[in-house]
Amino acid sequence: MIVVSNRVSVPKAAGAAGAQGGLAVALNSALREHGGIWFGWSGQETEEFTGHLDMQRNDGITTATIDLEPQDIEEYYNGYANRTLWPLFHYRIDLTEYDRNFGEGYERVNARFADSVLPLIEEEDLVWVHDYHLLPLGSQLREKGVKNRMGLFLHTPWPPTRLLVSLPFHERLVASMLEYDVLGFQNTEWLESFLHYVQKEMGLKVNLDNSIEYQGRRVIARAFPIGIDFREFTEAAQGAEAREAHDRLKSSVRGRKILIGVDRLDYSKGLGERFEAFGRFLADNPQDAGKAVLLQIAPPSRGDVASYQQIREDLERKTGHINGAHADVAFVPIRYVNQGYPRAQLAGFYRAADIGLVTPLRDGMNLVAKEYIAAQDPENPGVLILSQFAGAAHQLKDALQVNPHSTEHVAETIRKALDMPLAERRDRHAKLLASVRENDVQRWREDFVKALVGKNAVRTGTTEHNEAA
Ligand SMILES: O=P(O)(O)OC[C@H]1O[C@H](O[C@H]2O[C@H](CO)[C@@H](O)[C@H](O)[C@H]2O)[C@H](O)[C@@H](O)[C@@H]1O
Ligand SMILES: O=c1ccn([C@@H]2O[C@H](COP(=O)(O)OP(=O)(O)O)[C@@H](O)[C@H]2O)c(=O)[nH]1
Repeated sequence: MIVVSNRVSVPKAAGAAGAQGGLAVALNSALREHGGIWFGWSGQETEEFTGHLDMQRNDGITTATIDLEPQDIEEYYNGYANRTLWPLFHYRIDLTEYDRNFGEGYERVNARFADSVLPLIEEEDLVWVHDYHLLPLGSQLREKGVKNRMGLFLHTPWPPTRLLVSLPFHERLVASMLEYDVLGFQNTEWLESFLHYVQKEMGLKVNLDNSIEYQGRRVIARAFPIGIDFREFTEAAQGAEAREAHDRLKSSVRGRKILIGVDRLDYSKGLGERFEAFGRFLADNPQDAGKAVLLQIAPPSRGDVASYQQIREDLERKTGHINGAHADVAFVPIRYVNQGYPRAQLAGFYRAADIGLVTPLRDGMNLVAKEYIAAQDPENPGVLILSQFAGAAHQLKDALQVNPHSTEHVAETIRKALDMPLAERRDRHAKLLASVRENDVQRWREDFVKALVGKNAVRTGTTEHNEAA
């Protein structure tokens, strides 16, 4: 199998620094199980693009990476991927920038990816492409004569048609996606939006099994909800590193209740709204002032993009404001940490926390929600507060689901979670844990690969059944 994603996170480096971003985490474990080559950008720049492939083998995974020119990074990664598609796909047309150079850079880098990965593809190989950075890669490979089965999995939401049509050349972009054999989405909501677009804007026929008739071929479109590596994560959660992290956090709060958030510093994650809701909770519950701490871990992300610099400034201001209003000489209510942690340590922090606060405004899945559940002590579990707009909300129905835009609703739900009786916490957690365990990353990979090899053997009910469960 040839896996292609924008960035390749070489396992050793990722382990040391804490792989941030669910895609890297998921692909590391999927490749470790299935084998194959992971191709993409090294994350490094080069003065002039040479197409040189740096092949490495680490921790059972073979990676092949290329370096990109500064102009490529600016126009393709910072530009079209993260200033055009990312905000648009997260329903933020107010932040979406349309610039002809971005579009050209995006096409150019996709062509560079196609040229560079081409020699690695052998007959019978499956090609599995990931995410919004590489939507036209499949069609570029087809133009170069690649006949292999190729699939695309989109880790982000897919926007409603009414938003997507604001993108110049939207039809060309979607038509290029139809060169893949399989198109995977995180849930039925994004899948339905995609099918709506191809029917209404392109006049294509969609069959009862959701396959799309396109130029004499059938393109499979389906929901494949991504999961965590449950076994690996729960093992890490029981290890010494997790225990130390747990004890360190617990002893530092001196008996106070802990709320935890873990997110890349991204406007889609709803951090500002979350801080305001916690501030509202403190203001509405003066008897609890000084008794609850919000630990927000927020490693910086995409720092060259202005909207990400802006969110960082906003959060610093909000934290200062809320802490100024509710701190005393020996205590601050929000611990806002701009650094990443290895997942073994995160597991210990999650387990120490009474509440997992996962309140994105829009999120493809959100693996942190699943990790929080997996890390809990089943005898005395914490409570997950989950945004109804995270992809994970389609599966994690027993979380306390909230509208992250409503400060009052989130503040009241924090109160409810803190007051929840042990029996109800256990009951909700047991159901959530079953869903997280069953719908793990292995199942996601197996289901996608089965659809890709064309055996039509995706396990019965994978999506709707699990969403109902
Ligand atoms: O590579 P970066 O620009 O630093 O961004 C990190 C990743 O962010 C996004 O992750 C998404 O994938 C997760 C796993 O499927 C999903 O749970 C989450 O909701 C998504 O936001 C992005 O889509 C990836 O391409 C980036 O690698
Ligand atoms: O300090 C950190 C922060 C996050 N993560 C990991 O990054 C992933 C984030 O994935 P998610 O799907 O929640 O969001 P994304 O960042 O992909 O949008 C999760 O596996 C986290 O455990 C990490 O390893 N260290």
